[in-house]
Amino acid sequence: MTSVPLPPLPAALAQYRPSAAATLGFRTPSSAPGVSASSSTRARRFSVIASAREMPWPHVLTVAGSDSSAGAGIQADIKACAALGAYCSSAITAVTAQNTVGVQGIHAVPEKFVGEQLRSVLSDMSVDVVKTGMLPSAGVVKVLCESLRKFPVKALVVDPVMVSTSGDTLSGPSTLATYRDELFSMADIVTPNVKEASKLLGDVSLHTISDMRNAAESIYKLGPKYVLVKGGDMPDSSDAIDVLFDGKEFTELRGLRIKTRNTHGTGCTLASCIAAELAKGATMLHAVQAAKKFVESALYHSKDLVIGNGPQGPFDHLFELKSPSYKMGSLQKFNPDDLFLYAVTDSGMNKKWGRSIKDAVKAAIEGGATIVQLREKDAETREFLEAAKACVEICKSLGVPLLINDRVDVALACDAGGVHVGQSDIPAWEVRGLLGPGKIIGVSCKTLAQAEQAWKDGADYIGCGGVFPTTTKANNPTLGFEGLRTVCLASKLPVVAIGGINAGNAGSVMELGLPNLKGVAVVSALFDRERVAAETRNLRSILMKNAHSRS
Ligand SMILES: Cc1ncc(COP(=O)(O)OP(=O)(O)O)c(N)n1
Ligand SMILES: Cc1nc(C(=O)O)sc1CCOP(=O)(O)O
Ligand SMILES: [Mg+2]
Repeated sequence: MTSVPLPPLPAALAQYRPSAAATLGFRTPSSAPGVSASSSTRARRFSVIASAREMPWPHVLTVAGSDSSAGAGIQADIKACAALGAYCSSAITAVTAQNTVGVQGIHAVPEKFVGEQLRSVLSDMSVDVVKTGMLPSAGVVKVLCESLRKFPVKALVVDPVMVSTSGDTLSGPSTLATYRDELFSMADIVTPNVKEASKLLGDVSLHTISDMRNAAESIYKLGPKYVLVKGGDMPDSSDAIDVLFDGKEFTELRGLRIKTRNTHGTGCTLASCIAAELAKGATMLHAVQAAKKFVESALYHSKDLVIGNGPQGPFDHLFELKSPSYKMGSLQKFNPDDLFLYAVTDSGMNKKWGRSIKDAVKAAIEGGATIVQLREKDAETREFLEAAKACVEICKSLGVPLLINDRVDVALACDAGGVHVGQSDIPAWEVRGLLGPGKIIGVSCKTLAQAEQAWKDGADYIGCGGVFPTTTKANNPTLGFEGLRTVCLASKLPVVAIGGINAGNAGSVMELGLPNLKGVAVVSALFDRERVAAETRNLRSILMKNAHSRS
């Protein structure tokens, strides 16, 4: 592996990082398909086709109904895929007249013409994933199955839409039977909500997580590789728990239950996001997790929007276009590269050297810290909050995220960028519930199981240590390089190493070149020193010399 130091860019400059555009699936103008399609020369045409091959665009084909209110159906699918950087073509199975009150009419597209649309797209464009929504007749399901046999794709996502969220029936019993008999065995994932799961299984009643598990197992027997039973409609819980089953293991995925009337189209959107992530190359678990996060964030950002007079409104799939971070040029609330040089404060040390928390933070950022955590174990709450507010101002103006250690209340009160919690603090999923989807959450993890749980709980990164012995945190077990390696290899989240790291050993940590390891978090080597800015600068240059090329 080549050793190329890549200094992390401030968030505001992320728009200039070429990989950011690629991550988002955007094309540069010169490689966009059809840019020179009007050229009459064959050579020019070939160059266009060649460049399209070099830079494929993740492609989802949605086979679904049109929703005139544009909250669900193909309109939702196209918006969701676009938001996640995938191209979305469509084969329309029905045209519905609907609004925020309900469905007023359905006009099915002739089965033969659904087949024609499928042939047009599948014979020409390289489709990665097909996603299904409303399939209004058994005939349409059969046409789809035939098309997929003729034009195989990488994955099939089946959202078994049967009843609209307003309660209107969208496909009848004979369609259900064809789903079960023909389509499910071709599907990579089937995503029923509890009502649909119940219908698919002959109106069994589903009230508990254990019922959802049983339903997932029964639907799995009908042939799909994965089943996701969505628990959003289950009563009596502040969390929306979905159950994913792969034939062997059940994974419970917890999400926030956002209070809003704008939930029309959540099922279509979730399935489209799964399809988009699969088209981009994600594993199924990652795709489902990313899809849940997207829907949760979209609902959260749209909770107070008003469109229409009925009980159920649409939400904004393109909410990120409105966010301040987008306007600043970065679409991400959290850039894992920010973990490169993580400065963690300590009031005892700063007092010892006669400086305020605010001055310590300023100096660390001046020296090149890329993220800051206020870890003030002994501070009085009021004093801590005042200092935190001042640090938030400084960090916001300099484009560096500021996290608060342990104290969710302080983070909320000062509008910090996020919170870091450990295994004995408030669980990450509860922190997510309190902070909402837009904040950064870090979790300390020493084992594979803890790292897996942090990911399931919706954390953004993990802190792993102690890499070396430390006197800053009492009774902290030392994991060494092997412990760090084990966690990094298994982690689905970016990792920052912590514990006893200083200018003398930081290079050896970065040199390990471990997957997911994005940087080091340091307390005493920065703050138990006289010149914080100089120490930070020195550490940063050591890290940069030893950093492996990072993806
Ligand atoms: C980046 C980072 N990693 C780990 C920790 C430790 O958190 P925790 O285990 O909760 O211990 P305390 O810091 O609260 O003593 C951290 N703070 N930051
Ligand atoms: C706060 C903290 N957490 C650790 C963990 O292993 O999770 S080690 C640690 C203290 C790190 O301080 P220093 O850089 O001075 O060693
Ligand atoms: Mg803690």
